[in-house]
Amino acid sequence: MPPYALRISGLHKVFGRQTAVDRLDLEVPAGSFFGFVGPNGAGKTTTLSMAVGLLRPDGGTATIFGHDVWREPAEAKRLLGVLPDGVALPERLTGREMLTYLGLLRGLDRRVVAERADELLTLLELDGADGTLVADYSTGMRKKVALAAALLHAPRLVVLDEPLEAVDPISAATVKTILRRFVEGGGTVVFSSHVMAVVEQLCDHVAVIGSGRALATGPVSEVTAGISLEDRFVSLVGAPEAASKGLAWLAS
Ligand SMILES: Nc1ncnc2c1ncn2[C@@H]1O[C@H](COP(=O)(O)OP(=O)(O)OP(=O)(O)O)[C@@H](O)[C@H]1O
Repeated sequence: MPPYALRISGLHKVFGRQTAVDRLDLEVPAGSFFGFVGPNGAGKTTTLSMAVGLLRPDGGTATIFGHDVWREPAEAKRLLGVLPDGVALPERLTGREMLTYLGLLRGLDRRVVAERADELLTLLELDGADGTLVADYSTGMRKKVALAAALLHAPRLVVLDEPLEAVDPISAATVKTILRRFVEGGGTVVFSSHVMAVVEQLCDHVAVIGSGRALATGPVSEVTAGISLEDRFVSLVGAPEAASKGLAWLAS
């Protein structure tokens, strides 16, 4: 196995006049729990979308366990599970039908798909919504069923864009346990989050990005260097002073 689950090299994306990702280099060690953080608009979703083969970069490469995601998509995607941002799902299927469909599409045996779908739906407390179409799921339920779809084929790397957003605390605890067990079993997790406490709690590695560039990356203890991740984040990104001024009308 190569030492890196994901290797991003010179990844670049421009939208009109906006450079979303600026020749970004990043290495995610195999077996790591890797947090990807940055302010709104920093380029996290754009980076992750390019890294997993959902958005074509203007330049640079992304390799998954040594397989170029654009040149060897079949090999790379066999090892990869993705929870994308925005989550376009097959709306007219129930959660179970969706997992069955995606599992069979992945080439899994029907019996294996049924067993795994059952286990995931129960763990994520979606089994009670068996007759409900995905179109009628809540935001949190959509996140959970999309996470189940990302894990179904037992990938070696999962890339999750804000997996805990809108997920209730009980389900969030379950998701964290599932992901921890996945990493203990040799899997690699990359996930983006705005919640620094969650990243500090779960991750052993972190990358802080701003304006499409890596501001700091490495083991969490090295990046934080004795202060909280939140304080390090603010010192790297720079908190705007404007919030403490103005808005006098709000205090009236
Ligand atoms: N399809 C698009 N067309 C034009 N601009 C885009 C597009 N997607 C992203 N951008 C721009 O690229 C920049 C990076 O956006 P991106 O969504 O990657 O940031 P992010 O770090 O995921 O933000 P957030 O934390 O708010 O989700 C932003 O300035 C955004 O406006």
